[in-house]
Amino acid sequence: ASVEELKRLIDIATLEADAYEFPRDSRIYKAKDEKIIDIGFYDFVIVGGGVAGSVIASRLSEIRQWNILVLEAGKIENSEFNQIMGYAAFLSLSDMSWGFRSVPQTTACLGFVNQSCRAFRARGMGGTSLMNGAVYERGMPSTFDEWAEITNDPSWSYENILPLFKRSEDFHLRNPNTPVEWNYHGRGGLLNVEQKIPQDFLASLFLQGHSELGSDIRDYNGRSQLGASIFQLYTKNGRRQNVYEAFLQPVEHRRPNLHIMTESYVTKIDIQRMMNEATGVIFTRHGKTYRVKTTKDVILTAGVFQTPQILMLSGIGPMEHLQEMGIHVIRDLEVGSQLKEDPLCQAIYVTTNMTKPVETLDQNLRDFLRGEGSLTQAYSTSGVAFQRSQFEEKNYADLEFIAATLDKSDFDVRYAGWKNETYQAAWGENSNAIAINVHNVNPRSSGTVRLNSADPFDHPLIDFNLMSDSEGHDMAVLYEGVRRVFDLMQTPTFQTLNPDYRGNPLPGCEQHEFLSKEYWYCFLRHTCTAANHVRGSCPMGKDPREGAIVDSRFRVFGVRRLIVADSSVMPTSMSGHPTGTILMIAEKAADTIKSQYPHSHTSEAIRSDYRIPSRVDTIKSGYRYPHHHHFNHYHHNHNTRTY
Ligand SMILES: Cc1cc2nc3c(=O)[nH]c(=O)nc-3n(C[C@H](O)[C@H](O)[C@H](O)COP(=O)(O)OP(=O)(O)OC[C@H]3O[C@@H](n4cnc5c(N)ncnc54)[C@H](O)[C@@H]3O)c2cc1C
Repeated sequence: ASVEELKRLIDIATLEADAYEFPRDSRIYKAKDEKIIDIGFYDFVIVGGGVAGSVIASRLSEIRQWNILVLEAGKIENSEFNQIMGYAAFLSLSDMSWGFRSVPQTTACLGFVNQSCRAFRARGMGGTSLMNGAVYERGMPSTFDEWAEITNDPSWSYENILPLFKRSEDFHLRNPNTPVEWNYHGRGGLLNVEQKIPQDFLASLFLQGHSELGSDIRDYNGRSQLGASIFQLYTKNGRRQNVYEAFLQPVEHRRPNLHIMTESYVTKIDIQRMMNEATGVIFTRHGKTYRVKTTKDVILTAGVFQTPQILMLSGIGPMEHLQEMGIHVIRDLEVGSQLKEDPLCQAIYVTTNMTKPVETLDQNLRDFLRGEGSLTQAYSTSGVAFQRSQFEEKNYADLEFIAATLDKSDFDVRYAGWKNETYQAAWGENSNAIAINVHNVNPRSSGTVRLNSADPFDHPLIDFNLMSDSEGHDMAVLYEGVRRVFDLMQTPTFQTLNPDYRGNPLPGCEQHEFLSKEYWYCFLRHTCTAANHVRGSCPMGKDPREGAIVDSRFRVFGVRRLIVADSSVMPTSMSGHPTGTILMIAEKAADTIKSQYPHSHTSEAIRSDYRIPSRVDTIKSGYRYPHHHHFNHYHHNHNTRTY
């Protein structure tokens, strides 16, 4: 596109974001007709075409004998606007966004409207990679050795999963000033990983300041995460590359065994009670209700909130809660009981004498078209540092710091859901400011996902319960993080900027001496919100009596032919941004499934029972399955038999 065309797209998206109203439920998917239409069998049905769902669909459909159906509630999104990382935040306030918010909180998000934290998730093929920050990070290697212990399955050790990380990756060193540990990176994988160029001024300062504090400058995806770095991003030539584009789009037209059905909302898993076996799913699409059956597995990849929601709607969840909702209990499992999220404080602004380069939108867009510049990274972020607080007993990072150049903006207030008075006070008299975000990436607190009712079109109830652990550990870590921001400001490098904190006392914290420890504790409870790194709602483990929902091979305890393989299964934090790890989880799930079913196996049931779920006129003789279609591309076509 031209600069002018991009400017037009930006105008439209800005207007849309301004007018965005958070949906209260998912009733847009409710069917007028509840009579169930059977559409026959697939080998595998994948529920949710997000990050994990796209990878699993890509890998399983490599086996031509298997036919795969992906049911995705959203659409195929292909606006060029979505590729401009600098506008990522606007996508959270668009039709692509599920619009979830937490229930009112008592320990965090106090400075946000209704004391509610945003719980952004995207719908559409590619899932939340359609709108996220595209930071590529894998976490601390020792995390995965711990996962091997938790699951009693050595195949999860770092040594064993490193090849899976590498398999997905096509790493390109764009910024030669940054260290790379090549042994840890993959080349030729489906996902492009790169760095923003050119390195901006703040990132250089940030790295310099951290090295003055004794930090290593390193490749955080190498042998250790601890140290300062610049972000690795899964963009391609500076543009967003969502996981559907990376993993499925290049292959789908060659795979008649793969069907992607968009605008399809799964409401329930069919479970055969005598056998305790998942046999298919129920979904709605364009006002009608359908059933599809599986000859092998139902694979849930509907994300950290909706995977547990679907399980609970199907009778798999905490018994008391399901009974309260009037749902027949099939398996009493602690689904949704260990929701993990990282608290993130973005409100520490520091005034500097830094001369920010004068940038015009036209110039930025011309740079973007060349694959460079400030619009190629989300949220105006620069450097990143992972550190270990004094409270971290193992060798994990529990603090992440991110530098950002920010201006005060009405959009930020709407995006994050700030109470205006909190936002104004946090900015105070700061000007020409930078922000150093403090992020606790290994918190002890956990929250819950529960049903609001037995109605599948209600939003789930999300309670992050951030910074609520009884020992006050998470608060202590965050407070140490605040102190370290001020230590960074004391380094010779940052002193050249003449940094000065000019925030005003926050409403609700005036009773504490300004900038005392008690004040900062209050400040953190008001300004920390959810980092969008949610995980662990259906954790993997050895024993369901200890809260595990799936075993190390992704199978739900006590229900046959049912798999969960997305961010929900992460049993602990991996210290940071989760997508890299979710891609690995999905690669491992596909490998595990492939090892469980002989590849040459074809089910007779498919041949006899399989009904054509698409346009009849596209079937040519000799095709066992209809040619691949995106169902949303042709549902307007009336003279053919569609459903
Ligand atoms: C604003 C934001 C910024 C982020 N930035 C980063 C970052 O920079 N780096 C990083 O690593 N992570 C980031 N994340 C987190 C990351 O995007 C998610 O952790 C990741 O996408 C989760 O993958 P998933 O496969 O579990 O779920 P998703 O990618 O969310 O996919 C779930 C899919 O299931 C579909 N679905 C849900 N319910 C149903 C249903 N009932 N029927 C049919 N389909 C359904 C959804 O529409 C969606 O497409 C960010 C998240 C947000 C919100």
